[in-house]
Amino acid sequence: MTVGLNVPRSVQWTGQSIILLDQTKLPLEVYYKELKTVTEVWNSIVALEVRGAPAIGITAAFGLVLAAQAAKAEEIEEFFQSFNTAKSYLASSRPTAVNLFWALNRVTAAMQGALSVGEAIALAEAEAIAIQQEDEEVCRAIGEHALTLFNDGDAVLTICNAGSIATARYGTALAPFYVAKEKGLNIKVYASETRPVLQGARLTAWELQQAEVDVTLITDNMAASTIASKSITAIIVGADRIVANGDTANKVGTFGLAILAKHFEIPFYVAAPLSTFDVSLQTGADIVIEERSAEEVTHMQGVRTAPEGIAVYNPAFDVTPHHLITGIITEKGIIRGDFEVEIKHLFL
Ligand SMILES: CSC[C@H]1O[C@H](OP(=O)(O)O)[C@H](O)[C@@H]1O
Repeated sequence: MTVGLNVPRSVQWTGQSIILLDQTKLPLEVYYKELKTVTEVWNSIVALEVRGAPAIGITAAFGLVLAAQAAKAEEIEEFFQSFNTAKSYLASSRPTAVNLFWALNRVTAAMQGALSVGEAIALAEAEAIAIQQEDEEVCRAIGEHALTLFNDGDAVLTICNAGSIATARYGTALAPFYVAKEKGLNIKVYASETRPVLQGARLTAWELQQAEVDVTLITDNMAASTIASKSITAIIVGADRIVANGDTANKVGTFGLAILAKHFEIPFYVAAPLSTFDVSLQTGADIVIEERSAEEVTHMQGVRTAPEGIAVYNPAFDVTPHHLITGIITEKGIIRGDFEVEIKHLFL
């Protein structure tokens, strides 16, 4: 049985709309909403109704198809003017996950050379569908490669949600746990709750529980004592953007876990598809880190937990320097050592 498949897809294309699993409602409600316009797609990405680098890219790709279908232009030039406006709008939703831009550019590239509006729309839709289908295969491959790093009975710590609902299926950091379950192996997962949006508590805990994977929830400040007291053997995380030297942007809190891994002398792995690499940037200092609203920090489920008017710093991501990363697991295998050389070879 392919474990994890009982976890619902977060994004489904109907041919004229997107059926989205609204991740802000989880774990209390499995609620789907239908997106029919580019504006609705933009709002869902910004509001984290869909989140997770690959899932954002897939959703944005179908958002472009909605834009193409709505363009209603007779002339191809007028069509692409309208289309490119929609592409720029979708690109403005969130700045850090490179998958968003990779998917928008890939759909656009697929349409080049279209001789009619109808042909352009068909090419856009075919490419968006291909992106989603490929991502599922890619994540499965990441899971297979990642599983070679773990043994039955290991205890592994992760942060945020780099799971099935953050991708087309399986996830990246969580993929090895699904594959392990399929193979009858039991890896004990410790999921860090991941303040302030609680992707770990709300999404990873829920996802792995649905798949009957052994998962224990901890708060973020328990990481160090959990590694020490629960004999954590490794840490595995997802990524939003990996640059040419291997520096990696991921959910805020990841950098701290990498430092803990160094202290405890346990491996720290990043799991990500090639679509999460951005070799146009040389180091992590070049990555734009999204800063989100103060309310995400000062409120919990709408209830204020901090004083009115308090200053808030709310970066959604941080950057882990490559020297703290043991290996990067992609669909092509595991890269280690001189990441700059290894990454260059990945994109030759
Ligand atoms: C495979 S998901 C990758 C990545 O995206 C998440 O961020 P967000 O929940 O803000 O979209 C998190 O950093 C995951 O590790």
